[in-house]
Amino acid sequence: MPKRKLLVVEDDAGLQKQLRWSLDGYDVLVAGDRESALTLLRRHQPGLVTMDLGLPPDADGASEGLALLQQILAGAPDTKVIVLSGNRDRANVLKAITLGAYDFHQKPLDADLLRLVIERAAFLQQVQQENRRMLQIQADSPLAGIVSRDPGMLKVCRSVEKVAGSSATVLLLGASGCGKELLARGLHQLSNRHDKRFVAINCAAIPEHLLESELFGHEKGAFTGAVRQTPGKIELAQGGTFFLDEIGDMALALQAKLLRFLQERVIERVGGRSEIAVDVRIVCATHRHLKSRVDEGLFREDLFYRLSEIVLAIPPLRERVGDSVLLAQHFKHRFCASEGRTGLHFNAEALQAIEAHGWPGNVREMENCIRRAVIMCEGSQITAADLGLAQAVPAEDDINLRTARDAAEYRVMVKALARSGGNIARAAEMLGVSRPTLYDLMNHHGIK
Ligand SMILES: Nc1ncnc2c1ncn2[C@@H]1O[C@H](COP(=O)(O)OP(=O)(O)OP(=O)(O)O)[C@@H](O)[C@H]1O
Repeated sequence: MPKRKLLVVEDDAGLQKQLRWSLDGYDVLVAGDRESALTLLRRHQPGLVTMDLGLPPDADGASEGLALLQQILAGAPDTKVIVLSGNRDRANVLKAITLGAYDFHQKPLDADLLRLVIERAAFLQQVQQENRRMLQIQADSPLAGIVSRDPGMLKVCRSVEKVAGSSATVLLLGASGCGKELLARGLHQLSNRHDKRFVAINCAAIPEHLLESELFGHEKGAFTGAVRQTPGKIELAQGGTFFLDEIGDMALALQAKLLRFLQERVIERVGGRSEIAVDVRIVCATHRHLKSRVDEGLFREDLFYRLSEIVLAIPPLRERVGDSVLLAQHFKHRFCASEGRTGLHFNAEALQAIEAHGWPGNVREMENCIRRAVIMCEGSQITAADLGLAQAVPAEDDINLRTARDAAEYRVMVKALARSGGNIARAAEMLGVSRPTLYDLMNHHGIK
């Protein structure tokens, strides 16, 4: 293993020799003044420095040493600087420590003690460097935007990393707002198609009669209003990734056409006669239980198997251990920055409420809830009331959390539906969930 580099900044030739000799376990570089020290630092980037504060031209003062210390730490904040001081230097040593020096050692040198101090510093520097490297790798990863420490969710991320390089069709299963599109985008970024387009379409958001031409495009005059030839979304994703969200909601007739595309990899625009070859990676998602849709005759079995080459099930937020508070803090930082608010934090009861809440609208509900609270809250504390969440402690007679959550969920849903006059879209918006989620919740609670 190569020796670790250590820079000795010392103008006394005798001490230079002594330090070289006692620190022979290190690759020692020696500088006699600030300029030559900076040159060696730039060239060798040593993680460890021992330094005399009295350097020429101010050998009797500390101005050169302190200035060098600041320059070292500004360029490489993890560098561990150990100040070698005389016993009259106390004030300057304190100043150096305040400026960020790691430690000090009093002359005359005690070689064993100094080696011990340097060893400790070397260990700390190595750990810090390793952490920084890990964070950098994480920040550079296309999945960096996914905040989670839940083992189930992390497993899904690892699977995305594994399958990204293949051309297999991927089906993402998970409730509304749990991050399906975010993962699909991450998968695209990790694939070798990342320099081509990622095109997404939500099958539930587009009326059935328009979806076909959205997907496959149309020729001029194909139907009333088709005034010009328009390529479809699949074609626009040529070479890239095509993300079909809420595939479970696609009508049967269109499912047949999609299956044909998956088998033959050619499309025909509506009203067109020629076949166009398209090379895209397909990623699909749904919040529905697709197998039950197959059993009910609402989803083609052959398409189901075709899409299920790789299936990744994303856990809902309520099942992710520790993630709700982690995400809440993440969104608070983000929205504080974008809204120009500083010093805002959750109080204890808000954090308890965040943990206890069921988050039926998953991460999207959380994101909306925190944005609202950051904008609306007065003072420096975000309370449970700012979040619009009930206090976490359930009543004595209602100690079961699931029952309490169900009851709270039912109450706010009824309230939102009442306030919106039965308008589902408005009620869903108030609740911070998508329409399909609200429909699912209404079914769950038997609300018609
Ligand atoms: N783990 C996460 N970390 C950070 N942000 C997240 C995470 N999961 C989701 N988000 C954010 O939450 C919002 C909803 O995520 P996304 O649109 O990917 O969910 P979805 O499952 O595709 O929803 P839907 O089924 O309703 O389309 C997005 O703004 C996304 O960036």
